[in-house]
Amino acid sequence: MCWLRRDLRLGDLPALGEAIGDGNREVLVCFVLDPRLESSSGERRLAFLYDSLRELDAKLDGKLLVVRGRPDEEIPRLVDAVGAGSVHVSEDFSPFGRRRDDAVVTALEESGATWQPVGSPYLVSPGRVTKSDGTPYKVFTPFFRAWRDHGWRAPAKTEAPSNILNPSDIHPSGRIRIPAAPTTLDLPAGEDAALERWRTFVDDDLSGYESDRDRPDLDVSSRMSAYLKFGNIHPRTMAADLGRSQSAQAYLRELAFRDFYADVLYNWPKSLWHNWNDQFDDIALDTGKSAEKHFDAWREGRTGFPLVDAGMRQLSETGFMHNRVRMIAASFLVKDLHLPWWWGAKWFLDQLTDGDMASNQHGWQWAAGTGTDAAPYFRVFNPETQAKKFDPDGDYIRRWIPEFDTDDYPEPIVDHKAEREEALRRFGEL
Ligand SMILES: Cc1cc2nc3c(=O)[nH]c(=O)nc-3n(C[C@H](O)[C@H](O)[C@H](O)COP(=O)(O)OP(=O)(O)OC[C@H]3O[C@@H](n4cnc5c(N)ncnc54)[C@H](O)[C@@H]3O)c2cc1C
Repeated sequence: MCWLRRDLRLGDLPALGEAIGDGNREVLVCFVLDPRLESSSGERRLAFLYDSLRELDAKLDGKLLVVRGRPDEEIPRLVDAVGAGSVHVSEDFSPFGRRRDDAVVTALEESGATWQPVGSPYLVSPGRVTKSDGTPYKVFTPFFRAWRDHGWRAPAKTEAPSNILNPSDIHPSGRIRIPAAPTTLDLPAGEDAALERWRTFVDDDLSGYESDRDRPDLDVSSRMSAYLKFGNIHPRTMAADLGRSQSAQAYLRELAFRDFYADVLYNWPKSLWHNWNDQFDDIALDTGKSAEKHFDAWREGRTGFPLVDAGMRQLSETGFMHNRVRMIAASFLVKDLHLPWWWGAKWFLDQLTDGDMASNQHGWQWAAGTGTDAAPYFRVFNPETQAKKFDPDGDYIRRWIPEFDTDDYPEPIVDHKAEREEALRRFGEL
């Protein structure tokens, strides 16, 4: 049996390759819709998931078995129903995934089926790269060097198996129809779309990536994040195309950030919703009615700080925000509005199609100054200077704020200079 989770593709999928083996046995390919994840994923992520499943089902000639329930009940039930000897999965290193899989392994004990995890959604699986004394890295740059030295395998050559078990032959399979997407997406989901997007990026924009990646007005970043999040493509497939150019290496460094944050979460699972650096636990934060008013203005893109507002509107209209703008919008929430970073992180997770616990929570902790290797607390982004530098002609701002040059655009809700001083004062109190 091959149980798909964050690996919704057929190519470069070692778990599928091992399930097929020498091709002499039938394979059940299945996905379990877990109500716990359905209720905590934003609409866009659900739409992306359902569309990815629909594409996979079509590629498997309608033989992808989708069931709904708790995996520790559904997987043993399916193992019994088909008499499976082994369950093949890509390993999940997230705190939720590890708890879920531990429960499945326990529930499988009586079935006689073996649990066969192989590979992960990362170039180098969390926990593999450590300092010489075996402890995890807390700083990105040395992690990056050790990560590159560790290396990774070439892409696995896998494709749709010819001997898939047909779910209609399984009684009772518990099969459900893949739900309709609850909303529309600004980019198509699925393995074919991921490969096409990747090829277009490599042909058109990779060479300028190093110089232009911080420019939200130019639209030149790869937009691979949601495909990576759902495993429509493995980063190994991407790394194999990169080559040695400066821009290619700059891109690889970003993929390393993704692995770094997964590694941090693996080693410090509490950092999901708590300050990684607990020295910040006592910093004074605003709460109450006026804090909530500020939070609403931030969410709705009405702060009067154009680059922040443009980013927040891009997010709510499309489910995406450029990386540089994510950093500025996050910094503004924490350092200009003095709000808890987890308020912002939760809103991002609700809206983002690429919303990912490791990258999002640690991206937020970086901006808040509370994470590993974080921006020092006293370094406060100035949204106006940032706009001049990274959106020099104001094209990005005008794209998302049509009323920018009119009286309808709000005045700044705070005085940046004064709030910067206030942030430093609170920091000094620690
Ligand atoms: C506050 C904040 C929240 C974030 N939340 C998420 C999130 O929920 N999901 C997510 O995938 N990324 C998140 N990021 C990282 C980054 O903003 C996005 O990965 C990037 O904007 C996606 O666009 P892209 O694919 O065009 O990026 P590209 O610039 O083309 O980068 C290529 C790939 O590298 C990875 N990557 C790039 N930058 C980072 C980074 N800083 N951290 C981790 N991985 C990175 C992504 O997988 C990305 O697809 C967040 C960053 C910040 C500052």
